[in-house]
This record gives sequence, structure tokens and C-alpha cells, in this order.
Amino acid sequence: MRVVTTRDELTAARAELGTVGFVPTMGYLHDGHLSLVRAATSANDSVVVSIFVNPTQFGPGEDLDNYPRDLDRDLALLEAEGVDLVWTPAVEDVYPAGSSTRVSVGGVTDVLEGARRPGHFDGVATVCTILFGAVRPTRAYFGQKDAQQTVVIRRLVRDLALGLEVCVEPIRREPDGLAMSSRNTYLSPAERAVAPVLHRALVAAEESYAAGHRLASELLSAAHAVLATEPTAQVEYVSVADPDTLAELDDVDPARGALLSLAARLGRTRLIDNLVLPRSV
Ligand SMILES: Nc1ncnc2c1ncn2[C@@H]1O[C@H](COP(=O)(O)OP(=O)(O)OP(=O)(O)O)[C@@H](O)[C@H]1O
Ligand SMILES: CC(C)(CO)[C@@H](O)C(=O)[O-]
Ligand code: BAL
Repeated sequence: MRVVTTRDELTAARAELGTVGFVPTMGYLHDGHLSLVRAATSANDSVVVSIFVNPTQFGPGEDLDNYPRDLDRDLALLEAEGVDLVWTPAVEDVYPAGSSTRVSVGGVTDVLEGARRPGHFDGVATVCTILFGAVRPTRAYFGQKDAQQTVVIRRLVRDLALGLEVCVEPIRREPDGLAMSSRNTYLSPAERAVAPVLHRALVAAEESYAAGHRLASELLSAAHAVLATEPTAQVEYVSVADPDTLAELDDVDPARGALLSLAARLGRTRLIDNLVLPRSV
């Protein structure tokens, strides 16, 4: 496994790699990240992983400075997966002095996470455009956990004709249902015990749908009833949205399915989760 930092080193190493499956990450890796690496390994000649805590996607007051980091552990995990190349750029390798271009994906970034984290998706779209341009992947792998991010990236790749395939892999969960996330490390033991309520709320909405309810208000009531059992979880939103446009729905058309998603704060930690109601006809 090669580990490189500068763009010149990356370009030279990339030239030897054939088809590339690319997994962009912010590090502090867990099984969710490794599931992306395994998917990339199975479909490409080589796998490239980037580890970069991207400053432009963090808002003022967010956790950029505290974001968990452990490069040695990350590299050992990636080496064990047989990854070919890891890019660990410094900020100036991604944003050279004087760089001022920002990429902004319209429409699907105005709602959900985009509405609560202004500028976040401009940062994600900008860094992914830069990373894709540098790595030139055949395929890029993203987790369904960041559902809106996958919609934004698909739109970005389509609109700018970036010439790569976007692959989305399922959410990896802890045995009690909590979606794996680097930010879970912030949770106190008491908060960690409460955290699976996010997934339980989504499952309750899914069960309501399976029981024949189609009104978003019915699915939302089912989710909120479960969330209310854990009052220390401060709910930011619960959403029933169109899976492609992310527009909020009044009722779910089984022919289109829906994205159920939510965000909640446990103490100082903000968690997100989601569940897809698949198209059924
Ligand atoms: N539980 C998971 N299952 C599958 N993919 C995941 C999971 N968690 C993260 N990913 C994916 O891994 C990629 C890198 O994500 P990132 O490094 O931000 O990790 P994270 O654990 O989501 O961190 P954060 O705590 O900041 O949300 C993204 O495409 C993300 O969707
Ligand atoms: C895609 C990404 C690596 C861009 O910084 C980040 O948003 C993430 O980890 O999901
Ligand atoms: N996994 C999404 C990156 C972020 O929350 O900034």
C-alpha cells in the first residue's frame, strides 16, 4: 500500500493503477468505510482511499477542530483490506494558495441537511470535484448513511459530466441498530445508550408504511412517538421525502417510494440516520 500526500505524488502513483474504485473519507475509519472499500475492491483493478477532513464543509461552530483523527490506525485498517493507494493531502494540497472556486449544486441542497448546515454541500461538492479531478476514478463509493450527499454527488457527476460511476452502499449498523459514524465516538455512555432510538423511530415509520399507511403524517407520528420515549434526544427534523428530488411528501406513492430521514442532537453530538421505503410497483 502506498501512502502519498501531494498531488504530484498522487498523479504519478495513479498512472499505474488501471480501473480505480475511489473511496473518499474524512478518516477515523469504521466498518461503514471498510464496506465501501470492499465494494470498490470487488469491482475495480485498484482501490484508492482519501483521508481528508475537509474544512470547507464545516460551518462556524461545527466540529472541524475536534473531528476525531487517528491516521496510524486508519492506515493499518486499509492495509489489511489490501488498498493500493491512500491519499492523505494537507489542506494546501487540496486548496492551493489563491484557490477561490466553489462548486454549488442547486435544488437538492436547500432542504434537510442543507437547510440546517448552510454551505455544507457547497463544501462537499467542491472537495469531491477536486478529489475526482485528482484521482480520476472509474467509480466512486459513498455510503447511504449520508443519503442527501449521495443525491448531491449523483447530480454533480451528471451535471458536470465528470465521467465516473457513483456507487452507493448500504448503511452499516451496530448490533443495536445505531448507524456507524465517526461522530459516535463523541457520545457519553448515557448518550450512546439512547442513540439507537433514531433507528427505532425509522423502523416504526417503516412498520406503519408496511401496515398500509401512506400519509406522511401517519409515518411521522409513528416515528415521533418512538422519539418521545427518549426526551434527551433533541429532534431537529424527521422527514418523508421523494428519494430523487428530496421534496417533502404529503403521502407516499408506492411507485416512487420515499426517503425517511432524521437528525437529532444527543448532548453536543449531532446524529443523522435514514431508511429507504423502496419502490414497490
Ligand atoms: N454506517 C455507515 N455505513 C455505510 N457507509 C458509511 C457509514 N458511515 C459513513 N459512511 C460513508 O463513508 C464515507 C465517508 O464518511 P465519513 O468519513 O464522513 O464518515 P462518517 O462516519 O459518516 O463520519 P461523520 O461522523 O462525520 O458522519 C461517506 O460516503 C459516508 O456516507
Ligand atoms: C465525501 C466526503 C469525504 C467529502 O469530504 C465527506 O463528506 C464524507 O466523509 O462523507
Ligand atoms: N459524513 C458527512 C460529512 C460531514 O458530516 O461533514
